Amino acid sequence: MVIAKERETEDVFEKKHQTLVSTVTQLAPIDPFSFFAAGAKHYRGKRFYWSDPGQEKVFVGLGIAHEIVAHGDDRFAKVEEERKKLLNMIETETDLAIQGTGPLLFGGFSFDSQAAKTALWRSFPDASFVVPVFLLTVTRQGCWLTVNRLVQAGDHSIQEKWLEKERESLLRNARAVVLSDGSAQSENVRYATTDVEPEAWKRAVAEAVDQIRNGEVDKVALAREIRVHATERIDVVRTLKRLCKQQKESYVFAIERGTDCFLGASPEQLVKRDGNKLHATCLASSIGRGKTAEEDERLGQRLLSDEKFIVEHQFVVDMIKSAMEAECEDVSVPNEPSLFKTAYIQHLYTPVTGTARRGTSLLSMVEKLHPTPALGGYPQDVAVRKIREMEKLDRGWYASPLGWMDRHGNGEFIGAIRSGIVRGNEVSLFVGNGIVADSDPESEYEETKLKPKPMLTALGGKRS
Ligand SMILES: C=C(O[C@@H]1C=C(C(=O)O)C=C[C@H]1O)C(=O)O
Repeated sequence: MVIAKERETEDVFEKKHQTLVSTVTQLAPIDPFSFFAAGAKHYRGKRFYWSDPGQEKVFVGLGIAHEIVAHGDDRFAKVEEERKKLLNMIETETDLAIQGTGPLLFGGFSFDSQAAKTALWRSFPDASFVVPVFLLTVTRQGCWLTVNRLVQAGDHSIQEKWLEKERESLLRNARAVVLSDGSAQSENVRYATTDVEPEAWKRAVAEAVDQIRNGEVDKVALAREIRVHATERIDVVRTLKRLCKQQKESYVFAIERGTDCFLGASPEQLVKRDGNKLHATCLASSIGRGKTAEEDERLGQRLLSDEKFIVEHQFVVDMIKSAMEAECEDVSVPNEPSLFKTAYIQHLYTPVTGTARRGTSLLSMVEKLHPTPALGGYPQDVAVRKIREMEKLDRGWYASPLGWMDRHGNGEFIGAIRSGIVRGNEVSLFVGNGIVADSDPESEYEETKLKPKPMLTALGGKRS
């Protein structure tokens, strides 16, 4: 049978009487968006999408074979503990060299487990990771489908038969789905956007500036919400498709929980682990793109030379560098930032690399780095407390670590910015800015207006 021929590996995890069996098969190329769409029938609320810049790795997950949920301040440690338990249950393993296949965990954390929670984020706990039932992995090398199943001792055959049928039907449906390129659709959709309490946000910025000048804190990133109301249900697949097309330098993601979907296109890598190599990114200070090449160049030069922008960026570099030095050998950081240009915004950018010491895991690095001064502030603990006090907002998973981990400890996390939570016809978008001693509330407000552009453009339709 074709499937038997395609089958390349079978990993088995034993859990008491349960076993997590993970089967990886290579497929003819398949469109990830069509696969995501084909999953709507049986897996709505349990789907995810991830692609990195340049589409080096694209993942689509459907269903939940295994879930790790954690609450409270020690959520990072709890997830790591559960992840290790899962790994220890490996009974047999035929190693497959393709990274990003097999029993991958995908999920994320909330920004601050101690912050007051609202109904907006009710479906997103402080930490949630899943091993999907079906994982589509698309890389430059090809296309793979992993099927993960938790089996009770003795009931292999029934589940396997069902899964085989389900797998065939998903692939058939995915190949039959013809999605438009997303550019011409939904032109009839109209949407209204509301800035939620902009004056209160500017007052919070002024208050933060006072506290910074008093020496209570050095930098605080303050966020605000923009509410979008559309005349019809937000089409997640088309929005994702457009984000990928329009935000090529960003990580595009969507994660469904219940009836809600958190999605966005974030340029902000938090940390990536590949073997024992760690890569982190400092991205902070923002300015728009020019309409002409000359204007774009002028704006970029201003970003590179303005004292406020440099100071704001340097907090991020200093913190990430020292966090990496605490866990890695051979930490390397360029002396000066360069420009990172996305479709509507340019940022100051400094990459940091290092070699992980023994005992340093991807999650221990995520915990150490989150939140960086780009998304939280400096010093870390004081800034998080200030955000809790000053922001009239439930950040939920906005600006939080979101990403994937494989069974070898490789993986990648981003800071989930340029994002929003979709609930039917409504989207709550979040935008933030780093506030320093020289910040001016009005210009910070103007700067934040650049940040919802990727999401608003991807939603399509017309603003009313
Ligand atoms: C907080 C956001 O962006 C962050 C803040 C930036 C800034 O203050 O200039 C720039 C990039 C991001 O690190 C956001 O987009 O919501």
